[in-house]
Amino acid sequence: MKLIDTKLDGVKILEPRLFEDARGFFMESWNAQRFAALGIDAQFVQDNHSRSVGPILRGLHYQIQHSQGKLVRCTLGRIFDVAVDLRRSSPQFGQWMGVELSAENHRQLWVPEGFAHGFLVLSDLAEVQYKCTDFYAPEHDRSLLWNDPDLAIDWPLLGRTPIVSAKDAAAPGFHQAETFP
Ligand SMILES: Cc1cn([C@H]2C[C@H](O)[C@@H](COP(=O)(O)OP(=O)(O)O[C@H]3O[C@H](C)C(=O)[C@H](O)[C@H]3O)O2)c(=O)[nH]c1=O
Repeated sequence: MKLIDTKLDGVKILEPRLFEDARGFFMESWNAQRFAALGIDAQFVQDNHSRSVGPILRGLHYQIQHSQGKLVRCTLGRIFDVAVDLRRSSPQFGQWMGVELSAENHRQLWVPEGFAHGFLVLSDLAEVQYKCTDFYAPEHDRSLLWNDPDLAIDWPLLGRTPIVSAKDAAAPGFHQAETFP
């Protein structure tokens, strides 16, 4: 398992060890001991799986209470996965990072509590699985506008207009959104 730092403190890219043979491959997608040894001491309580068809953009989402740490991977297709630091106490408050996760690169993104998360599908079809450190709490679910000019996230749109949910299209911008202490 290789750990790659990102420009956001705490947000990590993980490259699991792949065991390839004539049958295909095997990899451990999560191992508490190995991840703890890498400094990721997360207790996951919920596993999510979403499938997206077309240039879908899901997010940016977070829970203002019961904030969820997320370990994200793409098991079909390709996505551009994004995290935004929403912790007012952080020197990187309001900063974002993005990385391509795909079924080909097997990369994972660890997004700690206190961050908004979202992704843009880069392939015709994508399936994303992610473990969460707290349960879904709809009353605490919050959105952040994916194309807020103050965030200025450089989504690889390649001229396409992403398809977003009505909830995401109506999300508040960074300066209107609820944030963490
Ligand atoms: C997140 C979630 C949703 N739902 C139900 C609620 C809705 O009826 C339906 C679709 O929910 P939503 O439109 O919020 O799904 P996404 O747009 O994929 O939301 C996710 O998008 C970004 C990428 C995230 O990081 C979050 O985990 C999550 O908010 O699933 C549940 O039952 N449990 C859940 O944990």
